[in-house]
Order: sequence, then structure tokens, then C-alpha cells
Amino acid sequence: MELQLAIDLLTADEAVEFVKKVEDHVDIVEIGTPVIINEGLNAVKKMKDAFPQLKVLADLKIMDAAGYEVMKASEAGADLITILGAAEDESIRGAVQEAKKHNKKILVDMIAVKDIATRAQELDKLDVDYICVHTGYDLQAEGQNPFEDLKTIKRVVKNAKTAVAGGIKLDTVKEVIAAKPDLVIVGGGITNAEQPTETAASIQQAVQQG
Ligand SMILES: O=C(CO)[C@H](O)[C@H](O)COP(=O)(O)O
Repeated sequence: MELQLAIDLLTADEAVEFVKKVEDHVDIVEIGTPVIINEGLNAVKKMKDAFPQLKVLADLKIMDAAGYEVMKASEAGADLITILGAAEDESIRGAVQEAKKHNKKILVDMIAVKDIATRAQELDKLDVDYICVHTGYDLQAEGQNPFEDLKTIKRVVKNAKTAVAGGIKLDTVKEVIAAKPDLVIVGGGITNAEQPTETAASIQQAVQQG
């Protein structure tokens, strides 16, 4: 089981400074969608140049023109790239094909997918690397979480790795880990913590024991 730190609300330079505090405690650093909207794929390049030992995920949430966008993220140094589960199968295939050319991984974000079980089974046959259930900020604000959806994909996904994101914090990570995902994604639970280094270390410990 691995831990991914999601960075959404910092500049690229602030993100690099922040990762210096937690680099020993995370496996993957996500450059979040808002950061890429603000600063482009240069934010991915800055992170990878600063921390070549860490894997960097570009959270592009691709919906179309997938091969091209995966190519550009790969050129910027991303190790993993996200595409939406709601995208057409042709787009998913294009993303997977392009990622393989560059030795990169594709993570499918299931945000806003209504029938998670059916779509996850379809995606699982398309050779994607990760299928990730995700409660976005707008539904977190309504009190929702991704824990039941995680149990659903654990039941139906046979080939891809499973991942989970959406409001996970130190006090809820054990519940997540109990479902045995391959990847746990934590954003604000680390970036907004009063003591980010200690919090990341505690979450890492829980993840490694899980
Ligand atoms: O992709 C995202 C939002 O769309 C976030 O990166 C993801 O939800 C993890 O962040 P948090 O733990 O703060 O919810």
C-alpha cells in the first residue's frame, strides 16, 4: 500500500517547499488540478526536478484528446496521469496506449460516476493501472466520503490497482486502510495539518502497516 500526497491549493514553488517537509513520508506527490490550471505542466516539471526520487502524478482529469494530453504530461516528467472514468472507452484506450509508450501509469478517477461497479468492471478490462474512487470537494462539503465506493471497487476490480481519495484524514485513515486499497490519497489531511511532517509520518506508518 502506498501513500500519495495531493497538493491542490499552493503555487508550484510553495508545493516544492512543502514537499521538503514530508518527502520521507510519501511515495507519490500529486500536482492537483487547480495547480495545473494556474501554472500548467511546468508545475509537474518543477516537482519532478526537485524530487526525482518521488513519483509525481499529474491530476489532469483528462476527458478527451487523451493520447495527446498523456504525451504532454509524460514529457513534463509525470509518472502517473489521471483520466476520468466518465470518459469514452476510446479515450481510455488512447491514454493507456500513450502511457505505455513512455513507461507511465494511468489512474482513472471515478468522480461523478453513478454506477461505480459496472464502470469499474468495464475499465478493469481496458488495462488501466489504477481505478480510484473519489469524493470531490463539492460532495465532501455535503458530508459524503468515498469509503463505501472503495468497498465496491475492491469487490469487482480484478486486474487494476485500487485507490481512494476525498477528505481522508489521520483520524479516518484506519477505516480506509481496513478495506486494503493499493493507494491512499491524502490532500488537506496533510497540507492543512498543524504539524504536517508528524501527520504525514503517522499516516505513512498506518499505510505501511495496512
Ligand atoms: O483531486 C482532488 C480534488 O478534486 C484532491 O486532490 C483529492 O480530493 C485529495 O484531496 P483531499 O484529501 O483534500 O480531498
